[in-house]
Amino acid sequence: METSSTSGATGAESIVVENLQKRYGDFEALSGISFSIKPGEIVGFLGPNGAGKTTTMKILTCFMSASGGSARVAGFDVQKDSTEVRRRVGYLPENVPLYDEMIVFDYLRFVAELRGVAKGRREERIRAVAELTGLGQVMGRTISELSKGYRQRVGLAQAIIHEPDVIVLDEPTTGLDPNQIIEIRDVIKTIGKEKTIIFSTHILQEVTAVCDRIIIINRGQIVADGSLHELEERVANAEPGLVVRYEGEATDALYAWLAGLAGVEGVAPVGGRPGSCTYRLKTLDKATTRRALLAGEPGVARELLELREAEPTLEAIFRLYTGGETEEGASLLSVPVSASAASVKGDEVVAQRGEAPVEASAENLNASDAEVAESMAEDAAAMDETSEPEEVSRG
Ligand SMILES: Nc1ncnc2c1ncn2[C@@H]1O[C@H](COP(=O)(O)OP(=O)(O)OP(=O)(O)O)[C@@H](O)[C@H]1O
Repeated sequence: METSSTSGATGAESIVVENLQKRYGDFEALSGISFSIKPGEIVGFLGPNGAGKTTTMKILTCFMSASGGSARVAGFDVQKDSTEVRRRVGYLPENVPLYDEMIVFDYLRFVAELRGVAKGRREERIRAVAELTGLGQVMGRTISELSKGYRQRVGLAQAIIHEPDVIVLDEPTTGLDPNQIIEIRDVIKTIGKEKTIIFSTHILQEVTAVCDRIIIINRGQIVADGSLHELEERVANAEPGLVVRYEGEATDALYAWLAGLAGVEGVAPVGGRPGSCTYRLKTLDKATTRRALLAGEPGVARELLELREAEPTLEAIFRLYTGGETEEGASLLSVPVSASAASVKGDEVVAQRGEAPVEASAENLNASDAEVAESMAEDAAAMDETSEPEEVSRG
């Protein structure tokens, strides 16, 4: 597979989006967005429900045409050179289009052929992606038997089997349990060591776990674009504060005392551990507030267990850039995932290859996968005529 550097690439960027627009009838889903992504970057495309993430990704992967503007992926225009783009892009759609009755190995071989992997390299590529995505144990299993986490791994495997330069992942961890989320994130980080990745999420923690950079989209417009550090700094400047933790339970007296301290403009309880209470203080004059805190006051002051600068939260970043608004008032639910959570054990049963093969066909896919199946068929038609045909789906 060629890389962008040997292709028709016209610049150093992996993705260049300029004034991209999309209308669904009268509704403007993308209002002229622009951004670019360099080779090797892992970019989180963050936004609430209905922000325009999937629409953007479908355009970047040639599943949908834009209403205006342009997008280049790996040096090729998505509109004019869609065949070239498809060769160089790997896509994990929101609903992974898997042939449920196929065996994992056969499915990957089928996709490898569709994506133009030379016959002599297919087994090697299947082995490589199986190792990378941790599919080794389930290669002989029927896809319908797989857990959601393993289905997602198969989805990732099919997205990278043809060694694309650019990988587009649409909400890759949605619907997974916390352990599966950690595992998929690890796979994404591993893939991202060599490839350019853009992935969408509405889970704020996701971006800190995986990304170099965040692009925030809201109501079809890019509202922020920068490294996590840059965005955090902007929030810290916009919402400066201190965090204090006292021994004992929260009381109205303590709250009132904190609210009245010099420099304090707001007080918010932020939970705490048993036997202590924690508050976030908004203050424009941290030095003055810090002195007042340390001076204490008879009657309300208790043992100060902790005093530190308030870290900007991702929620605050989002609030700052979107005004906290989401289409339909949907909240940005964050799913905190403990890095120490135990990892999921691999599926214990390892079926043998050679089970009844299932022919890959559009009928084997569910309705929501139809457009992807259609595109795969187009891929198949566009396959290099010189590549040797091979029967697919043999066990
Ligand atoms: N085929 C369509 N016809 C009409 N409107 C559409 C269509 N697809 C998407 N939309 C609308 O376009 C807007 C952007 O949708 P999109 O799926 O791109 O958002 P998203 O950011 O991916 O949201 P989510 O996080 O919920 O997947 C939404 O208001 C959506 O309702």
